[in-house]
Amino acid sequence: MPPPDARPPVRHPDAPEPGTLLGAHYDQCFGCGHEQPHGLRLDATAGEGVSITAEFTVQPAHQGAPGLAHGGVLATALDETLGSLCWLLQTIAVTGRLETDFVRPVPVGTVLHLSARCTAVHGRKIFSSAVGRIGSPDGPVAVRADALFIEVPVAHFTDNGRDEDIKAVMENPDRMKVTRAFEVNP
Ligand SMILES: CCCCCCCCCC(=O)SCCNC(=O)CCNC(=O)[C@H](O)C(C)(C)COP(=O)(O)OP(=O)(O)OC[C@H]1O[C@@H](n2cnc3c(N)ncnc32)[C@H](O)[C@@H]1OP(=O)(O)O
Repeated sequence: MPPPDARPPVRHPDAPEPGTLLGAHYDQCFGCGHEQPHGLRLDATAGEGVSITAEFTVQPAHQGAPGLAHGGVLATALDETLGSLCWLLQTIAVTGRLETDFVRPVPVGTVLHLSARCTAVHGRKIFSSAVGRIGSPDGPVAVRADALFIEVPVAHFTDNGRDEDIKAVMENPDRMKVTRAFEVNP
């Protein structure tokens, strides 16, 4: 829960307009990357205020039980949608805590409609919530999450990421869209 002196989130003046399809923040991302063959290829769209909507279709590669999505994959979808709020805050942050409720089983072939909103900011801490619905934006709730993201410097990635992947992005910054969008030098 945000502390009492947390402030409401503020949409950054340079945030993408509501309705903008955000695209992958990194082409190898398991959540959104289009070069990641078994990933979720989640498509997120900027909403009003500090909110996001997103969709992904559960593929056979995402199964846990026969014909049903793996819970970790669903948590990834929530994590990725919540992380996409960074586009609207124009902040680089990572997931510190992700609390997930699995409400309904999600069959393979389902289009999961996700929505996320930032609820509060306190220093480096970003509080947010998300929900995933089956079949349509008004469909039955399948998953919910509350999250705490922590703002980090670019060094979080350059100091900790595997060298060959960091090098590949430095050689071609277009592989990582946020390096252009936020004008940071990887
Ligand atoms: C536009 C871009 C789109 C991006 C989409 C990406 C979606 C996917 C996002 C991810 O999955 S990111 C990958 C998964 N996450 C990680 O790998 C993070 C691993 N953890 C860390 O690197 C560090 O633990 C972390 C950076 C989160 C925090 O370490 P720090 O040393 O920077 O901070 P510190 O430990 O001093 O904590 C700062 C504050 O946050 C609080 N905090 C940190 N982790 C917490 C936690 N887990 N639960 C509750 N509070 C936490 C901590 O108590 C403290 O509160 P106070 O300021 O009030 O003292």
